[in-house]
Amino acid sequence: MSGDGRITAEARRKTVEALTYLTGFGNEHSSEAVPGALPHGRNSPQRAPLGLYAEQLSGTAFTEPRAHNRRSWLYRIHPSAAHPAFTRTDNGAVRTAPFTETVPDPNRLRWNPLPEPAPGTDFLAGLWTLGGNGDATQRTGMAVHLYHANSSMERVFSDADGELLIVPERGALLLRTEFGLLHVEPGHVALIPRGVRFRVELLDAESDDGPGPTARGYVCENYGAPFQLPDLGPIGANGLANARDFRAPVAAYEDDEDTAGPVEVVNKFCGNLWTAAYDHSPLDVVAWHGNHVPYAYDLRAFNVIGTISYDHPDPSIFTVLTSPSDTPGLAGVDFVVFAPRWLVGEDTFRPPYFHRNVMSEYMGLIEGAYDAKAEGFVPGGGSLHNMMSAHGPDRETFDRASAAELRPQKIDDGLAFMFETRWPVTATAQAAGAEHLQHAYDDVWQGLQRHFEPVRRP
Ligand SMILES: O=C(O)Cc1cc(O)ccc1O
Ligand SMILES: [Fe+2]
Repeated sequence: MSGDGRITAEARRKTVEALTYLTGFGNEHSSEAVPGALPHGRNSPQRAPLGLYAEQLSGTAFTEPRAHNRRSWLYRIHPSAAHPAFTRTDNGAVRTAPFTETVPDPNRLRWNPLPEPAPGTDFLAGLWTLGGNGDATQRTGMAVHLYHANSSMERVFSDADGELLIVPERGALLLRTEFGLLHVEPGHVALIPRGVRFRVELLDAESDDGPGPTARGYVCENYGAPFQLPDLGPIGANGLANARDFRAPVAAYEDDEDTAGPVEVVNKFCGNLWTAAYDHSPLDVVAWHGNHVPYAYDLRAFNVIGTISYDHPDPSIFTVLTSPSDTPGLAGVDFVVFAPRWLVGEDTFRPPYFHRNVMSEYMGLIEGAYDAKAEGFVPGGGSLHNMMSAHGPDRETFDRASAAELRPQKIDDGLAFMFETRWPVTATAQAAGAEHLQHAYDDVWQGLQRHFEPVRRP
């Protein structure tokens, strides 16, 4: 901490080095930053230990089936209820479903990365909505956002509209949440559950002398059922994202003396940002237990399964997390990763096939290149292939892969991902009109030669 109460870059790095985690997915975790802070045997003793306030945070309805039920009990210095009124504040570049600024577009769309943010842009100010579907007030659908930031948040944010899956592409982040701290870097993802307060601090992008390089990434805001691990079916008891590789924070709290002056708390509620000045930090949870918790996952831990005989499997085999909808097998949104893997398929066109899909696909690139696109799909950029829009390998990829000698081949030069959703994604006006929208994307499929010969040559 520096003299004015600001956290120094050095202090932040030391904090990260000392971090420990709980492991597992969907566990009934428990953690206390001060011994004895967690009550035993009950959630609401007449007086909670150490003079703390007990509070339940429900991420699912009280009555949802046990397998889906998400809630946590928090033991905090000040009750969350003790706050002044929220007032509306500028939504910045954040938009929320229903998305009605443009008409849904059947065209294939692709964007370059966001331009550089203005100095002093924190994660929230740099959150820029590309589009989405559903209706946040109905708790259905999802939004695709990008972020770019060159300044750590001093304010605290929470999203009542959905959970936030943060996918860093540039710059490591320290997420200070009500449940404790998570460190993520490009190649990791972090999930902040609905309603959980947090602050995003930048690790690489900041020195004590001022702002440094930009931190960037993608965010899937999921208005629907919380992400869960997909069922494995015939794959068996192990594989894809293994539960033990997920990290949850241990309890860590900010006490009154850690905060100099009022703390701005911004709440996203039914599409608008609301702000209030608290006289204490809402990150004041000394102990907690439950399963509605933030978590992080290193995508490189993903156990990639694919063919060892022939044909290109559907990318559902790469699902990390899925948010089920009311119809079994039909996800509100799937989070899918294209992680390093071997390709060995015999007599097989190995890159992604040409296809039209009832699902809508937003793809982003964390690093390197993607095996369906030779050019133009770049880290920090993204593509949108809406319901039934025809897409697949670009011309160069098609020509190369059709002629390639089919030796075992390791794909390890990139990390791409997909938010795949059952509803079409409608772009925001800012995304449809963005300078960084590529105008000649269709051309990547131009020049695919006719090879048809109705009469087979002898
Ligand atoms: O369009 C894409 O690149 C994503 C994708 C990848 C794949 O391997 C098969 C189908 C698919 O939609
Ligand atoms: Fe696709």
